[in-house]
Formats: sequence, structure tokens, C-alpha cells
Amino acid sequence: PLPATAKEDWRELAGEVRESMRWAWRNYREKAWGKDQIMPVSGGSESFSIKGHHLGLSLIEALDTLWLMELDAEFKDGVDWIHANLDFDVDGEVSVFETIIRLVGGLLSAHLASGDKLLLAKAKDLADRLMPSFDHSPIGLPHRFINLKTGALRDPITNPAEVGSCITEFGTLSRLTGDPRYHKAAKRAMVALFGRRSEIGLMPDSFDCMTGEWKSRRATIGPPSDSYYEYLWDGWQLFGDREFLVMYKSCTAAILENQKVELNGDTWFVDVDFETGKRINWEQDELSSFYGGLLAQGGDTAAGEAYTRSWDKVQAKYGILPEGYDAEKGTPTYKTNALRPELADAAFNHWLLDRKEEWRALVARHFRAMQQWNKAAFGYATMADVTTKAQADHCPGYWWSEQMKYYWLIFSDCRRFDYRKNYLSTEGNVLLGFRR
Ligand SMILES: O=C1NC[C@H](CO)[C@@H](O)[C@@H]1O
Ligand SMILES: [Ca+2]
Repeated sequence: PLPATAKEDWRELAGEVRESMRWAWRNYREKAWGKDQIMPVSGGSESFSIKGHHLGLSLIEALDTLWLMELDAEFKDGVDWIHANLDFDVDGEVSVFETIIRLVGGLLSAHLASGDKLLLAKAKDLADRLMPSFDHSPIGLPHRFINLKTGALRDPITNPAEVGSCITEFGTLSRLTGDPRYHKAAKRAMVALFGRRSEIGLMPDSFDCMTGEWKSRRATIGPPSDSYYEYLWDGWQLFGDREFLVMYKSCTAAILENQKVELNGDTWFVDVDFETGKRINWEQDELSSFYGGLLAQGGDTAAGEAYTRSWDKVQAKYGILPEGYDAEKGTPTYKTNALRPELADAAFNHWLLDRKEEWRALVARHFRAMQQWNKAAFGYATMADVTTKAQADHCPGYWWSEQMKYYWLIFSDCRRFDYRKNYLSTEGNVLLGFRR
């Protein structure tokens, strides 16, 4: 492993994280209040799902992070905005997957943190507007897009992550409302996918949601399959449903058998043909760097740690991870950076399991790099080119929910969080483990 940094004052670093969040929120409050995303370089704002229409995305994504940091005035301000303004009865089309992990998940975690009943009601209202996409398919696999008012569906050609990553949000919604429909729909889709793997236990990254017919031959642990594998484990971790553990173990055994490769002392997971197992390329997607933490959660610790360390070396090489990287050539395939959380997510998961300083040091490097290069006049910005560090004028909603929360929790010994018994979703929403 890379040399650990000098003895850190973790509490002091946690204080810096909290001040950064407070500063970013103040700018959002002044420049983009209620908008989906602030534009951190210009101070402008932009919508996420529906062109020209805002659903308070960044505000909703930030809420449980604010609560954990005890930024209670800011938290209340956000909840007050929701009480006064949030309305999902909009004639506009949204991604089913993004809406569930970001907005349903964000409302549920804020409800669990505060007990505010309207937040749960809004989560249920939104989920009810998404359910027709699950019910429409004879095999229970949702279309990619739905209109929140009319229920009109679009794009049946979808992927494992988008149909198979909602069991924890929908399962929590069913638990809190007593309505089993959500849990059932989420599980049905995941089981349907699992039943369509190849002889060697792999699945491609594209299929028709009405027929189940495969539309690609590429098996990947990265997007657009990544969070399906994560949620197979999570269905077991959060609900103790052994069927998910069996499916997770089967899929992971096939992945370890067919996709794990060593190259120049590093461990990578390569894309392969889902029936032959033949490697397709050496391209690595930054989003895949969550996977080492998942492997460790599921007990494949050595492989998981090796993969996370491989990605940490890429981070050391550029300071900020490129969106894509060719492991054989050692060059970026995409030089942009979308202010992504995955490597910090993986290291945080490793740390929750073993408390090794190595992981805290990795996350400290991730945080300090963000402070050095992503900070702009009105918030934290994505990057146009990690080799030149040219910024781009965007701050994605997940930034508010994910890495700022992981930085806070790993450095601060947060008294509002149960470090032994907890669950964070793929969007970083805390669905178990708040301590009031
Ligand atoms: O699972 C996800 N994928 C992409 C985003 C972060 O890069 C975020 O929405 C979430 O973590
Ligand atoms: Ca994720």
C-alpha cells in the first residue's frame, strides 16, 4: 500500500469538511435556491431531469449530510423549502433509476433523520408516479423514462443498474408505509435479471425490458451494470433476505473467475464477452472504483483491497481521477472528471470493515485534491481536463449526498451515526444508522 500520510489530526480535517459543506450550501442558498444544480464557476443554475423545470435535486440530496454534520439551521431551511414548494405533479419525463436513488432515497433519508412525515409522503407520491414503469412489463422490468404526470413510458432498451438498483429505497418505503408493492417490484426485477445469466454466470449490459432479450454481449462491473451487483449484496445486508446473498455470491464468483486480471502488479476487472469470457478491452471506468469496497463487504477482501489500491495509484498519478483509464496503456481514455465519489466510497467501506488508517489516508488525499483543484467561486466543480485541471461549470447532485458525507463520517466520529450498524445506498443516502 502507498505510504500513509503523517499522523493526521482527523478531527481538524472533519472540521474543514463541515466548513466546506456550510460554505457550498450558503452559495447554493444565495445563487440557486430550490434549483436542481448550482453552476459553481458562474454562480448560475441548471435543471437535471426535466429541461427548465427544477425539483430541488441538490437540496434534497444534501439533507441527510447536513443533518449528520449538525448543520441544523441549514437542514431546517431545506425541509421548509420542501414543505412550501416541492410538487411532483409535473408534465415532464424523468429517469426512473436516477429519480429513485436520488430523490426517493434523499427524501427517505431526510425523513429517517428528522421524523418529518411530509418527507415520507413526498417519497411515496414520487414512487407511485414511477411504479407504472415496473407494472407495464410482463417480466417486471421498468422502462428507462416515465412522465411524472401522464405515466407515459419511453425506452425499453435498458440495463442491469437501471432496473436492478432500487431494492433498498423501495424496500425501506414499503417498510415505512406498510405497502409491500414497492419491495416486491424491486425484488422481482432483480430476480428476473439473475435468471437470465449465461452458462458461465455473467450478464450483458443491455436488454429489452419487455422481452428480456439481450441487446449486447459485454459483461462489466462498471456502468451500466455496477449498482445491480451492489444491490444484490445490499438486499441481504439491509433486509436479511438470503435469496439476495445467494444471487450476490453466484454473480461475484463468476466475476472473480472471468473478469479479475493482474497487470504489472495491479488488479483490474475487465469487460468480457458474457458467454465466452473473452476480454474485450483494458478500459477502466472511474465509476467501477466503488467495486473494491463491495467485494470487501461480501468477504472477498484481498481482491477488493487490491482493486482499490490499483485505483489509488491512478489517483496519485493525476491528482484527480480521469473518467476513463486504459490500464494497459496507462493513459486516460476520457480526461474529464465528473466530481465523482466512487474511490472515496470504496475506501470508506473498507474503513468501516477494518478501521485501517490506510483508508482514511486515501480519503484524505481524495478530499485534499478536491479542495486544491475542484473548488470554484460558488462551489465545487467538475473538471474538463484532469491533466490541465481546467474546471467545468457543473456541480452534480450526488456530490452533496456522497463524498462530503463519506469525508465527514470517516474523519469525524459523528455522534449522529451508528458506525457498527448502518446502511448507505449507492447514492450515499443513510437508510439505517441515524442516532438522534
Ligand atoms: O451509483 C451512482 N452512480 C453515479 C453517481 C456517482 O458517480 C451517483 O448517482 C451514484 O453513486
Ligand atoms: Ca454509487
